[in-house]
Amino acid sequence: MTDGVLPLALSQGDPAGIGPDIALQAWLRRGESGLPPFLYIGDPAVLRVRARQLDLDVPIIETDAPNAGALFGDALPVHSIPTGVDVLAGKPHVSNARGTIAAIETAVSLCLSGQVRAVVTNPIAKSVLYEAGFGFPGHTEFLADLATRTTGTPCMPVMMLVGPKLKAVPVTIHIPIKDVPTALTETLIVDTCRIVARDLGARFGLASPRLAVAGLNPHAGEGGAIGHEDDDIIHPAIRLLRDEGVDAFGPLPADTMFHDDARGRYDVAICMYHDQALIPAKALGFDDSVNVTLGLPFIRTSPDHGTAFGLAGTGHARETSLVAALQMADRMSQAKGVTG
Ligand SMILES: NC(=O)C1=CN([C@@H]2O[C@H](COP(=O)(O)OP(=O)(O)OC[C@H]3O[C@@H](n4cnc5c(N)ncnc54)[C@H](O)[C@@H]3O)[C@@H](O)[C@H]2O)C=CC1
Ligand SMILES: NCC(=O)COP(=O)(O)O
Repeated sequence: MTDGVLPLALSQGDPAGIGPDIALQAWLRRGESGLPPFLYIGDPAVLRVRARQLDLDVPIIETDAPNAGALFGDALPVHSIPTGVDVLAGKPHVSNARGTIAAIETAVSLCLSGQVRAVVTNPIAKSVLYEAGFGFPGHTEFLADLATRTTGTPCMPVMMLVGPKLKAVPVTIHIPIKDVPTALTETLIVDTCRIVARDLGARFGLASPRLAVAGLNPHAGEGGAIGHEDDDIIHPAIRLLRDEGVDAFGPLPADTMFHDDARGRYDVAICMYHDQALIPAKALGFDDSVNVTLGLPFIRTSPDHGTAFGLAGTGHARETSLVAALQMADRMSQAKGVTG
């Protein structure tokens, strides 16, 4: 029975990518996956064309958030945002950017006004949006800006990849590797870890999460011989966090903190840059890991993968990570928070 249940919002992502494919496939698996109702925010015409292309029998119904739950069992409910251009599967184009951005904005607005429980985002192609003048590195930063502008309260977004084998947080996110040492400050590490510790309690039921903090340099600097940031920035941040009662430890050499035994000693790996976190996360669970944004005044999850343009419209895109993202948003929105 889904009538009366607030749906999740699923933004279409780049309509030329695999977002429409995996949304259709996820809806078809709604029963076996125990999926809560979700409202697709995007272009229904693109969905219909993609369903035909993939030979999927998915009734699509244009509706709004209050009616989505009741309709979900029989059709994929869509809050219509027409793209206004011909979208070709696998052929990214700058003219798709407007619809991609509008879908994210609408999903956030529905969530902040209490009409949906959480925002789940399908992948965007960052370079396509940049070409259209989009001023944010990715969803993570854009969502924080939308939340800040809507609520008037500044927020700091924190990216966390969550899979069955690993939770990993990159402290710096979408910046060039050459800029990482400058961007990495004691304050940034402390603020990130505080948000992680708080939200793992509030959203994941982990009262006193163990935060394993990675070093930046090989061997965590080898006592200062291979770089100074580990001793000068990361270590003081950990000391401050521990004084506050956060169970953070390190800095650990990053190359030896992701094997099976090591992962058993912590709940979340705090990493210093994007690939330090996302390489182990995707290597250990590409098909079922979820990208979660902490620190926002609403719940946001996403599949861990990108637009995979080469797979759009082929039937070879797996919907597993999107299904995991929908299930996680559902669980997070029902979580009973705990504090350490
Ligand atoms: N949350 C988001 O919006 C994300 C967006 N991106 C964007 O996606 C675009 C493409 O990035 P790539 O580095 O090529 O990563 P990608 O994740 O799109 O593809 C990497 C590889 O994995 C395969 N793959 C991806 N998703 C799959 C699925 N569901 N089933 C089966 N195979 C799958 C692809 O075919 C490709 O071989 C970029 O513009 C990037 O900015 C990347 C990651 C996350
Ligand atoms: N590599 C992860 C990624 O690019 C996702 O970023 P976002 O769009 O969720 O900010």
